[in-house]
Formats: sequence, C-alpha cells, structure tokens
Amino acid sequence: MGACQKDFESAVNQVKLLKKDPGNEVKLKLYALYKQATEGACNTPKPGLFDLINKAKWDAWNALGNLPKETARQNYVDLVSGLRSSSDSSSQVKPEADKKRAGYDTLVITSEDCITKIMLNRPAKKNALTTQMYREIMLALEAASKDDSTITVFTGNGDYYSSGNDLTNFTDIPPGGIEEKAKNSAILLRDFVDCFIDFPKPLVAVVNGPAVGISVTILGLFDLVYASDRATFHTPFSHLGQTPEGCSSYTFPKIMGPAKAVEMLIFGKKLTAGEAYAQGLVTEVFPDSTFQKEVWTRLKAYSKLPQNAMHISKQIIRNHEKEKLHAINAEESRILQERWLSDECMNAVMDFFSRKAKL
Ligand SMILES: CCCCC/C=C/CC(=O)SCCNC(=O)CCNC(=O)[C@H](O)C(C)(C)COP(=O)(O)OP(=O)(O)OC[C@H]1O[C@@H](n2cnc3c(N)ncnc32)[C@H](O)[C@@H]1OP(=O)(O)O
Repeated sequence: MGACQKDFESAVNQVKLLKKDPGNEVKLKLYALYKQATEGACNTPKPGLFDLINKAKWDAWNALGNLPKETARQNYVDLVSGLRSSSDSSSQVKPEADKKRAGYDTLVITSEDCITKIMLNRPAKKNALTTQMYREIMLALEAASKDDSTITVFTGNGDYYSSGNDLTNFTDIPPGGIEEKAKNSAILLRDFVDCFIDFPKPLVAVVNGPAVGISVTILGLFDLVYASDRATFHTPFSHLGQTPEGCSSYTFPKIMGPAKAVEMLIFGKKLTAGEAYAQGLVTEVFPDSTFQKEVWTRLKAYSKLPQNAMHISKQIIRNHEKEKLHAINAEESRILQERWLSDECMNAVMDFFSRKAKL
C-alpha cells in the first residue's frame, strides 16, 4: 500500500506536467478517481441541474460507487501512465509532419499536387469538434482560399470522419453563465458555417468513416462528397434536444426531398453510405479497401484541370444561393442558441456524460 501511495503521488504530479491537455472527459475521470482515492465514495450533495461543471464532476465521482480507495489509486496511476505514453507516441499525426502549416493543434494540413488537405486530427475522440477546432478550421479555410491550390479537401484521421460537435463544449461555462455560453456558441457556429458558404474553391469531403451532426450537415455545402462504404451519416438532433444547423434545414430537403430530409433531421435516421448516395448527399461510394487510393487518384487528376475555370464555375453555380444560405445559417444559429438553454438539450448532454462515467 505504501508503494502504491507513492506511485499515486507521483502520478498526481505527472498530470501537472502533461504536455497536451488530455481533454475534459479524461480530466473528469482523473478528478473522480482522485476524489475516490483520497476521500472514498462520493459524500457531497448533488449540485443543481444548471451547475453544469460541478454536476459533471459529481456524476463522475458518484458513478464510481463504492470502488475501494486502493483500486481507485491504481486506476488513477494506470490512467496517467496511459496518458503519458500516448502523448509520447500518439496515434495523432504529428504537426511536424507538415512544416509549412505549423500552428494547428487539432488539424493536419498539407498541400500537394494543387490540393490542400485539411485533416481533422483527434482520432481518439472520433474527431469530435472542439471550440478550438472550429476556430482552426476557419483559419485553415481562410488560408486555403488564398493559397495556390485548386481544390480543398476535408477528411478525418482514424476510423471516424467526425463525431460532430464535441459535447464537452457545453461544460466550459464562462463567468457570464450558460446564457453567455449559448450566445458565444451561436456566434461561433454562424461564423463557422459562413466560411463554408463563402468558400470560393471546389470543396471536397473524403468521408473515411462515420460522420455525425454538424460534420454531416455541412456536406450540403460541399461540391463533392466521396464516401468509404464504412461511412454512415447521422444527425441525431432531436435525441440531443437540438435542431438542424449547417444550412441543412434548407440544403437537405433540396438535395433529397422533404420526406427523406425529415427522416434524417427530425427522426435521426442514420444512413449508410449507399443510402446517402441514393439520396444525393454523397457523390460516390468506394469500397473501404481501395477508398484512399481511388479517391486520391481521382482528385489528383481533377486538380490538374484549369484552376480559374473551376473557380469561376463554382461561383456561377453557388452565387445565387449565397444570400439565402447566410440568412438560413443566421436563423438556425439563433434557434440553436435558445435550444442549448432548454432542459431537453441539457438533459441529453448530461445523459452522454453519465453514460461515459458509468463505463
Ligand atoms: C460552437 C458550437 C457549435 C455547435 C454545433 C452543433 C452541432 C450539433 C452536432 O454536431 S450534434 C452531434 C454531437 N455528437 C454526438 O452526439 C456524438 C456523441 N458520441 C457518441 O455517440 C459516440 O462517442 C460515438 C457513436 C461517436 C462513438 O462511439 P464509440 O463507442 O465507437 O466510441 P466512444 O464513445 O468510446 O468514443 C471514444 C472517445 O471519444 C469521445 N467522443 C466521441 N464523440 C464525442 C463527442 N461528440 N463529444 C465528446 N466526446 C466524444 C468519447 O466520449 C470517448 O471518450 P473517452 O475515451 O474519454 O471515454
């Protein structure tokens, strides 16, 4: 027990030295195990529903039940050891891989063959989109719009394309409270989607795996969507007490007809890649075994086409709808700002964290 206590104290110190922020979920786990290891079973009153951060912490600790202090200590030590080794040899592609595009922590950006590739790079979190990531994507799009590339490609690192909005975004509450949080998030959402509406070059999604939420909805603003046959397309907005964004309330009915759009956006029906292709959301589906090879061969050939002609064609095709899309984006963001303050949404986010804490 003495040695274990020593390991535990050393692990507590190592956490402070981690080079990379392990993210809110891991921090919650660490918090819960620390409390359990030092104080035993959760013994404080449950915080109120609106005290989101303390409630998430309390839920995580309480979920450990009567786990013995010794086991909690050991689990804490194991978790920290895993974090240290994963930060040493992370499965994330190292930003150094692309010297030209330093400065992005959550994306890997490369330019080759007149193609700028923006790869979401949080594979351990299924490429869930943090606030930082939304901002980095906006910067990357701004840079790509001005570089000498012909087309811009989005893809995901790992087994997912993206699991959509990172639900921990909801737990980082500013001093102004949840109203301020909802307002800031609505502004960020609007700015983020505006960047896609205004993007001047052909925009291609290489959907390498499942896609959820906002990573699906903005596909309606892309010019080509290539999908692996492993990919799925899921917008569980009602389940989350939320409503459509990314202009999908307009683009989806237009692309697939109102009946199919309603199935996805209101009832949260998850589409296979084949179904998404049949509905017109996806341009082409490829077998996963040859996906990367086939798609990149195709894109490299396209990128050699005359650049100005392609860019002007995109403007002609997209320009008449731009104003409308901006108005729809503003309205969707405004409605979501209200939704995020609803009990339905808060309870759904709490459910996600409770499920995780019980694992
Ligand atoms: C500025 C604000 C703009 C807001 C715009 C609004 C957008 C709306 C949306 O995008 S709605 C969609 C939101 N996304 C979800 O609801 C998905 C939630 N995640 C899941 O359901 C599952 O994680 C999964 C189905 C994507 C994958 O399940 P699987 O069992 O295969 O893997 P894990 O659950 O173990 O996931 C691995 C770790 O990644 C964490 N994680 C995955 N997705 C998210 C997410 N969206 N938000 C936060 N965290 C996510 C997951 O919790 C695991 O973390 P852990 O290893 O620490 O446990």
